[in-house]
Parts: sequence; C-alpha cells; structure tokens
Amino acid sequence: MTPFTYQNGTLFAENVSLAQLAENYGTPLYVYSRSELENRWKAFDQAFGKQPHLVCYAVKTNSNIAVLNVLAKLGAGFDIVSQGELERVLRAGGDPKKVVFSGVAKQPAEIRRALEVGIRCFNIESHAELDRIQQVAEEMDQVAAVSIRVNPDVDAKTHPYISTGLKDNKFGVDINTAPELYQQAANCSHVNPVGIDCHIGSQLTEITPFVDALERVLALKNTLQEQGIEIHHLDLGGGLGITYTDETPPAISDYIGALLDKLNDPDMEVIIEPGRAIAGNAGVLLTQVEFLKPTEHKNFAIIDAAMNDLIRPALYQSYQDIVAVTPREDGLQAQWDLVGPVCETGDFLGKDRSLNLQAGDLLAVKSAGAYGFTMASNYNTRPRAAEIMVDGEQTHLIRRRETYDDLIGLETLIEE
Ligand SMILES: Cc1ncc(COP(=O)(O)O)c(C=O)c1O
Ligand SMILES: N[C@@H](CCCC[NH3+])C(=O)O
Repeated sequence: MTPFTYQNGTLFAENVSLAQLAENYGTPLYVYSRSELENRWKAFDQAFGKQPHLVCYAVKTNSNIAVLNVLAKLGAGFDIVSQGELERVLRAGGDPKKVVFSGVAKQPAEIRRALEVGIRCFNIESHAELDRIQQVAEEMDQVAAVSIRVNPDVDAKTHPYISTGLKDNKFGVDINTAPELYQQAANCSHVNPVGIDCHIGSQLTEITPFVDALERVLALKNTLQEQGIEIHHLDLGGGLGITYTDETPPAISDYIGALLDKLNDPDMEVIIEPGRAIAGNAGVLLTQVEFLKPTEHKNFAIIDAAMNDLIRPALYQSYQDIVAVTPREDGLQAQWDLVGPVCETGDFLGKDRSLNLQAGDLLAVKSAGAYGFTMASNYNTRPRAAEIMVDGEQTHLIRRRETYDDLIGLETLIEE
C-alpha cells in the first residue's frame, strides 16, 4: 500500500496534503513517509523468521539523519561507504556494532575512525585494501573483522551502470581468486576474516541472479572451510528492485525465502544491505510548473526541479512516474517533456508524459526516496531542496532548504 494517495482530488503523503506542504515549505521539496520506511525495513527483518540476520540499510540511498534515526530505532544495521556516512549513522543514534563498511577505497583515516567506534565488519574489495586495513589495525593494536567482497560474475540483468557483480566491474575480487586472498587475510596478525560479502547490482527484478550468486558464495564457503577458515556470516548485499512503472520485482518475503531455501543452514548469520527497496517508494519530489512552452515539434513544461535535484533520469535514462498533485481537466492536455531550469539538454525529469497542465500546477515525481536527494548537487548554483518527513498527520522539516550563504560562504576571494 502506497502512502501517497488522493484524498478529495489532492495527493496526500499519509494524512498530509502535498499542496499544503508546497505552500508552507516551497518547491522543489522532497517528502518522505515514515510509515513506509518502517514497514519496508520491518518486511525485510520479519522475512528472516528465526534465521540469525542483520538488515543493514544502505545509507547512500537516502542518508538524512532523520531517516537513519527512524530505522535505527527499529534496530537497523547500516551499510556505509565513507566516514561521512559513518558520522551520519552515529549522529542518528545508530549502533556502530551493526555497521558494515563497503567501498573500493577506504582511506586510512576512515579505517581508523571505524575501528575506533567499533564497527562490525569491513567489506574488503582488493588485495591492496587488505594490506591497508592490516596496517591501520596494527598501528591501533586492534583486530579488524573483515569479509572479502567477491564477484560471483552473474548477470544481474539490470542497467549496465548499476550492475556490479560482473568480472569487468571495479568492485570486489574475482570469486576464483578469493581463496588465496582469504588465506592471506587469515595469515594477517591484525585482520580476522569472518564473512563473505557480495553485491551484484541494483534494481534487480528477478530472484534468479541473487540465488545464483549465493550458490557460488556457498561453494566458496566450503572451499574456505577446507582451508581451515571458518565463515560466520554471509553478506548478500542489496539490490532488490522496486516498481517505478511496470516492473514486477519479487516480494521481499519471496526474495528472502528463496535465499534461505538455497542457504539451508539455520545457524548461519545472513546480512543484507537493501537501500532502494526500503526508501524508493517512501518518497516523492514535489515541483511546480513554471511555464508551459508548447512548440511545433515538442511540448515543454518547464518545472522548478532539475537534474541537480534528481539526476537519475539524466544519468540512467530512468523512468519515474510524474503525477499532478491536484489533477485538472481545464488545462492544456498534451504529451509534455518535463524539463528543469538547468543549462543542459539532458536536464529532464520525464519525457512524453500525458498530463493536463497549467502554469503554477504542482507535480509529484514518484519513487524519489532513493538516490534522489543523496545524488543532488548545486550545479548552476542552485540551492538543494528541503526535505520533509511526514508521520501520520505530523510534518517534520528534516533538512531546511539551502541558502545562498550555504552555497557561497565556503569560498574566498584571492588577495591581490
Ligand atoms: C555495496 C552496496 N550495498 C548495498 C547497496 C544498495 O543497493 P540497493 O539500493 O539496490 O538495495 C549498494 C548500491 O547498489 C551497494 O553498492
Ligand atoms: N544510484 C543508482 C544506483 C547505484 C547504487 C549504488 N551502488 C540509482 O539511482 O539507481
């Protein structure tokens, strides 16, 4: 059940009118539903039943500290890829012992900070990174728990830019060479290999690639056991897709159920790192139509949100549904290209959308809770949007709109 429904002709987030939010806070505006975030995280958590598990929300998806705090209160773990994300988790009240640290190039200072606060595990992505973690841990006289992120070379059948488990991706290490690297890790004085990690891509809409990847991971676990290396957890990454338009991703319970069937080991702890499947459909981006510009060849609706606010359509040609907040029948009915004010031809949020519009109308770009605000930029010196969390009838401003001082204040003139 989506938290975004029409009530008396106007789109609401839970019990709050999006038209009212636009009036109070301006546009562009990100709006998230607390109940949707909670329900989706809980669906992952509950699908595991009695299997030992940890659902580590991927912070990069939507890293507002209020979002992290809502999930931390449920007992969430977190998948991070930088010290910045770690600091967010800590400020949000997240438990460092439930944090896994992914990413291809963790800096020494980041590793130090993660060891200092006692994170759960580092997901190592290369031989060089193993050396670096061993060195930092030794300097601190600590032992770092690690997994090695392996590349099971399965086709995730998703957009090439967001597929990560193939041989020619920069992520992880070839699963065939992993036993050697595990042996080196086991021989390190300040590193303890405790898990196996893999993440094959994002926006997957089929179960098979996940199960194929797990099969290869299980074979590796057995090989390691023969080498005398005991594995205590399997981290199977994130990647479960959502419905943007007509995709039919598996239900969370079916996805987890298929993994547990294949695993067939009630004692093995399973970590997962879902992002999009928790936050994606918990958010919309509200925007206002500035001008209508119908031409002989194309009809443009120029809106106040742009590629700097939501880059997915420009970057991946991805489709996100765009609906009128208060649908009308007395405007101009046409196929519209919804374009922003940024000076780039690629600045669009939707193309050929059938809508009945007038200047001043409010639109909601759906499925914007994941990889929306976190990928926003200040291109064209545009302040980033404000963010709102709705909770029943309540509205919380969880990030104020940026000011021009926020944007320019870090810069200084050269002295002549
Ligand atoms: C290592 C890692 N874990 C988890 C995720 C979250 O992925 P998703 O949002 O597709 O669940 C990502 C992003 O793809 C990732 O790179
Ligand atoms: N940012 C991408 C997904 C990449 C996930 C990061 N590993 C998207 O919007 O679909």
